[in-house]
Amino acid sequence: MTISGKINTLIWVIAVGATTLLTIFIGEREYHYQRDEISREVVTAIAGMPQLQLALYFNDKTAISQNLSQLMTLSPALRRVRLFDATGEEVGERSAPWSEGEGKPSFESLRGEAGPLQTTGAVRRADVTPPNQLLLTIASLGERVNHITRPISSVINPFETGVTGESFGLALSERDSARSLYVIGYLDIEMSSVLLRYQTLGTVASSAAIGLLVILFSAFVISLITRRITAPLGRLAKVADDIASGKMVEKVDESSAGDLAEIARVLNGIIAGLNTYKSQMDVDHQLLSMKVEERTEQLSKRNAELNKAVKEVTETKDRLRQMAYFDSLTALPNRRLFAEQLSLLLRMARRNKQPLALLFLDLDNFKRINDSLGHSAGDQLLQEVAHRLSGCVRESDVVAHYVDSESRIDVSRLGGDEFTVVLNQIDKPESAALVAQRLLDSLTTPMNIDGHEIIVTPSIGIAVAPDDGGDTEGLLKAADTAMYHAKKQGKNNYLFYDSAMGAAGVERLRLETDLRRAIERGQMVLHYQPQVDTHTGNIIGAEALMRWEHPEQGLIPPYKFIPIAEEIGLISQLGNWGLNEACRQLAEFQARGLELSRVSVNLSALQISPMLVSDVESALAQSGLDASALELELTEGIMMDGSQDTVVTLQSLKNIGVRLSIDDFGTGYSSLSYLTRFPLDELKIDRSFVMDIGKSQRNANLVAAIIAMANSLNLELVAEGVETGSQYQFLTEHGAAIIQGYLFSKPVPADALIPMLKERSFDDQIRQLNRGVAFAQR
Ligand SMILES: Nc1nc2c(ncn2[C@@H]2O[C@H](COP(=O)(O)O[C@H]3[C@@H](O)[C@H](n4cnc5c(=O)[nH]c(N)nc54)O[C@@H]3COP(=O)(O)O)[C@@H](O)[C@H]2O)c(=O)[nH]1
Repeated sequence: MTISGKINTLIWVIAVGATTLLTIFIGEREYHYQRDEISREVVTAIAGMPQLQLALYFNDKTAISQNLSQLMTLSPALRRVRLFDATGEEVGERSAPWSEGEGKPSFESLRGEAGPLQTTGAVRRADVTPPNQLLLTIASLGERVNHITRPISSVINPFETGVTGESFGLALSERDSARSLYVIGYLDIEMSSVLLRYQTLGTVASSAAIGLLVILFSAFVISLITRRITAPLGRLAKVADDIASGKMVEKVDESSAGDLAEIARVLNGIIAGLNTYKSQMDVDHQLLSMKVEERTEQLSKRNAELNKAVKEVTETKDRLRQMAYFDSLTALPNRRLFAEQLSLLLRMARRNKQPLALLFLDLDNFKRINDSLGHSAGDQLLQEVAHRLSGCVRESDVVAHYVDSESRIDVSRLGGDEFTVVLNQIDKPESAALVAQRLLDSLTTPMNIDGHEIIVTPSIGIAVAPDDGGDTEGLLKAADTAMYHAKKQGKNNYLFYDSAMGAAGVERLRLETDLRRAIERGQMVLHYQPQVDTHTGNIIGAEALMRWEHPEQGLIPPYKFIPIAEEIGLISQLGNWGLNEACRQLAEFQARGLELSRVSVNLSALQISPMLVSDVESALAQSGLDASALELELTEGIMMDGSQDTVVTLQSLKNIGVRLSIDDFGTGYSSLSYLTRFPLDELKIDRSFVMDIGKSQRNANLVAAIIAMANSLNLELVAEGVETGSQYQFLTEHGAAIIQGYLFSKPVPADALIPMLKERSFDDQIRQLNRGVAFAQR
């Protein structure tokens, strides 16, 4: 509430209170006035009623009644009038109809001490009698009743006897009759307070109305004044309220007088301070909002990036796990998962003392299908096989195949066409035979691959732990051995492992199988051994020598696998790969500007066929290599064959432009006629002769003769297997200019050859070697 409002309210309360009190006061006064007025009127009326004295003296009831009735008409507030004689005895009464029957107080209570002194004979003198006596009584219904008793004076002593009506009248008419000396009786007037107040209503109402008007007027005037006084204060209070509620407020007028101006100045100071503070706050808030927005944006960006990274990491992890543990083609567990989980299963089997069977399955003739229908068909076939194998292994066969939540290894693919089936916790080994038969039956059902109806037969080896092997490696080897024996026995078969089965033959068989897949698995590599021109110190050529990077056995040398490849009919494929790879590599070296003019590739006798020519042409065409940069090393065996086909083939090769070299010259064959029959370019002295140079003069002479023969036949000569300075000295002294051997370098991978492919890279070494020759000659 505003200050003026508060002041106005206070004034209103005071004014209304004062008016109410005043009205009550006026009402009370009017009430008493009315009562006294009636009393006075009665006194006046009595004074004007000498007949009442007569009636009293003579106790004339009728006259008394008439007089009392007359008195009752004086005021509507009169309830009753009662008349007493001088002794206080009631002699008459008149009542208003509504008060008839009401109780009446005794004369003594009405007059109290003011009553007659005695009841007989004594005269109360009017001039010493208390004039009026007031008594309040409560009538029925709680109404307050005013009793006023008045003595009635008379000129006749009421106790005087013998007074006649005439003498009484005479006394009244005498000159002094107005001086009433004796109290002849008493009159009690009863007045209703309710009616008396009713009579005052008009006066009270009008005074209340006037009071109200005065209040209204005063309130109006006062409110105008207070408003005028408090308006500046109110404005300041509102400003203070606005400040308190944080509103932006204008400066206040300081022109008011006195304290208000001081308050206004203080408020303006506060407003100025607040405005500065608020502006600062606004700027800070804006900056903060911008910062928060920026940070929120950065955070959500970071969050998104983080989520993305987490997702990518999870995906990568899943992918890596999938790649690390599952075969990408069939989605079956791969060798790694198989090995890890089998080792766990074996431990469990040992603990539970229950046998575990491992079925090793290899498809018969898969390579043939792969070669004839292509890799895509081969892949489809493997997928179908995986599907069928998984379908064959029922829950009942593998009681607990979940080693962990997602590694089910009942069927795994170890690689190529090799699969394994683990039968965990079997009741007896024979149960494995039932599953093996089921696998055979399932796989031999024809399958449709690329529109071809194909029947695949597997060979299955079964090994049972712990009897056939207690660990993964042992059990796998046993199952593998059993599988090869099954294959040997005619394929499409299963066999339990038997300790009598020879492991050596199995080893060879395994190598054969692995070799068949070595090319497609990218396990074959070529190493290069430089052939050094001792006149220039340059590498004039390099012999490509094949190596097999076996995943389990490491780097396998050619003497271990070339004969197997020849035996199992794989040499053409292998040789062809070597031919293409050597051409591709040299072409790449030359493209990079490296100093290497030719590469020599070994040919197996079994490669010599009309097909070879087109293979060579194709290798040259694909690599873009010049034919003269390719040298083919032929063994003496090829030359000795002497068939027309071989001659034609070699002639055709020569016609293309490739160089032909006779390798291992002098090893076992006596006929030298082929040297002139074939279009040869080079002759390589076998390293066995070189090694033997220092052993006997005969050997040395033989080497010298071979060199001389090559020179006379105009064949380039390469001495291979040169390991020592003395061998070098002997060879170079006798005219061998091109040296190949550990003395300069062992066969090395292509990357390692590169640093040697620069001009005169062996110059220093040769100079040193030559110095050694000169020193020896001295
Ligand atoms: N049909 C194919 N046959 C090939 C191919 N690659 C190799 N071969 C045949 O394997 C034979 C053995 O080759 P390798 O084990 O690589 O041995 C070669 C050299 O390492 C070795 N040599 C060379 N210098 C020395 C030496 O100073 N000391 C030493 N102890 N050995 C040395 O000689 C082999 C090269 O001989 P050659 O081929 O006669 O030049 C190999 O002889 C081939 O028959 C192939 O791709 N296809």
